[in-house]
Amino acid sequence: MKTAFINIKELIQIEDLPKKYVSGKEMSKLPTLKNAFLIVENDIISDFGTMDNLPNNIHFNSIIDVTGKLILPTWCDSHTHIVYAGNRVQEFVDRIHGLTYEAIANKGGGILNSAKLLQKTSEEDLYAQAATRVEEVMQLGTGAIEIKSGYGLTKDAELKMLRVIKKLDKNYPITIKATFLGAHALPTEFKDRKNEYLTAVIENILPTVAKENLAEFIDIFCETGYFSVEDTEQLLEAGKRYGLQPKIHVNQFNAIGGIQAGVKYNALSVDHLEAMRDEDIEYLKNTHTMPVALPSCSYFLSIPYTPARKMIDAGLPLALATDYNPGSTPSGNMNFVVATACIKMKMTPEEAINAATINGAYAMGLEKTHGSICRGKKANFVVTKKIPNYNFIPYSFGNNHIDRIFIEGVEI
Ligand SMILES: N=CN[C@@H](CCC(=O)O)C(=O)O
Ligand SMILES: [Zn+2]
Repeated sequence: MKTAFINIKELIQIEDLPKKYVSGKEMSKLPTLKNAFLIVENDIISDFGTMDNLPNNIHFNSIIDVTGKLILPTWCDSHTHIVYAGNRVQEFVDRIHGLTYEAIANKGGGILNSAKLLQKTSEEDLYAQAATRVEEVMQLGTGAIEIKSGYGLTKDAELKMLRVIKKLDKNYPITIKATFLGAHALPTEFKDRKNEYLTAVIENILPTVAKENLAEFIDIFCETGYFSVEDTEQLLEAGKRYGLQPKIHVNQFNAIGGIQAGVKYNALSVDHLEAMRDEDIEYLKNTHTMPVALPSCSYFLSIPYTPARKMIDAGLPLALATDYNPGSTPSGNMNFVVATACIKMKMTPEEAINAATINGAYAMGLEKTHGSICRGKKANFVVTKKIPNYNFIPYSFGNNHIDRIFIEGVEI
C-alpha cells in the first residue's frame, strides 16, 4: 500500500539521517521543505522531497492533495500519568478558594486521594477510563506517549495500573511506554515508616514488575516531603539491577539534588525542573540525560515555569511533555504545551516543536522510530488545516489546527 501526499505547503521537521536529539543552538533549527511531497508505504515513511522531484514511475494506491496545509510529525509526549481513576476537580475548586497543592496533599488529598480511588476501581473500569484519554490525546495529535504507574501504591494496584498500560499499548496504534512509579507518595499506612515502604517497593513490587516485563523505566518523586535523594539513589540502584532505566520527577518545588542522583544513575530524563539552580544546569551539561519541562503543570498550579531560555542558552537540550494527571495537570494537549512554552517560557516555535517531537521521542527511547519525518521512521504525522506557517500553531493558541492525523500510515 503506497500513498502519496502532494502539494504540502510545508513539510516540517524533516531529517535525512536520524539524530538522537537537538540541544542548545541546534534547537532553533527546524528543517523543513516547502511545496513538498511525502510517500508512505504501509506504516513507514518511504520518501519525501520537493514537488518537482516527485517520482513519476511509481504506482500509488492513493494520492492525497493537501494544498495549503502543513504536515508535521505527531507529538511525542514523554511524561504522563493518564491511567487514573475519577478526577480531583474538588481540589481544583479548593485551590481557587486559597488552599495550596501542598496543603491539600498534607491533609490526605493529592496523590493519596487518587490512590484510594484507584485501589477500589476494577481493572476493566480503569482501562475504560484511560482508553478514553488515549483516544482524546490521539485526536490532539499525539503519536507516542509514556505512562506512569504511581496511583496504586500497593502491589496489587501498581500491577493493575501497569497491566492497563500494557493493554492500552496493545490495543491502540500509538506507541506507549510504561514507567514504574511505585515511589510516588507515601501511603497513609506507612506514615512515619518511609523506609519500610521503600523496601516494599524494592523487594516486593519491583521484582514482579521486572519479571512480568511491565515497565521499561523507573521513576520516583524526589522532593521535600516525598522521597529524598538518598531514597532516590537506593531505588535507582535497585532499578538498575532489574534493567529499568530512570526517568524521574525532580526539582518541582525544591532543588534538593535529584538531578545529580538521576545523572549518576544514567537517567534517560529528569522531569519538571521548575526549581533550577545554576549548579543543576551546569551538572546536566555533557550528559545524555534529557531535561523535560511540563509547562501545563506550571500553568495549572501557578508555579514557576522551567527556565527553558537559560537552559537552552547554556547549551542543554530540552523536551516538552504534558504531565497529564488528575492533580497537577488534567490536560493532555501537546498543542497547548507547545504554545505555552513559546508564550510563557520564551521558547521559539522552532525550539518548542523540536522539544515536543524529536527530543520527546528521545526522552522515551523512541528517537529511532518517532519524532521526525525521516525515511524508515513510522508514518506518524498531522496534516494541519490551511494555516499560514508553523509559527501560527503556538501563536493561535487554544485553537485546533489539526485537519487529519495518520498513525502508522492509517488515518485515525
Ligand atoms: N509531582 C508528582 N506527580 C504528579 C502529580 C501528582 C498528582 O498531583 O496527582 C506530577 O508530575 O505533577
Ligand atoms: Zn508527573
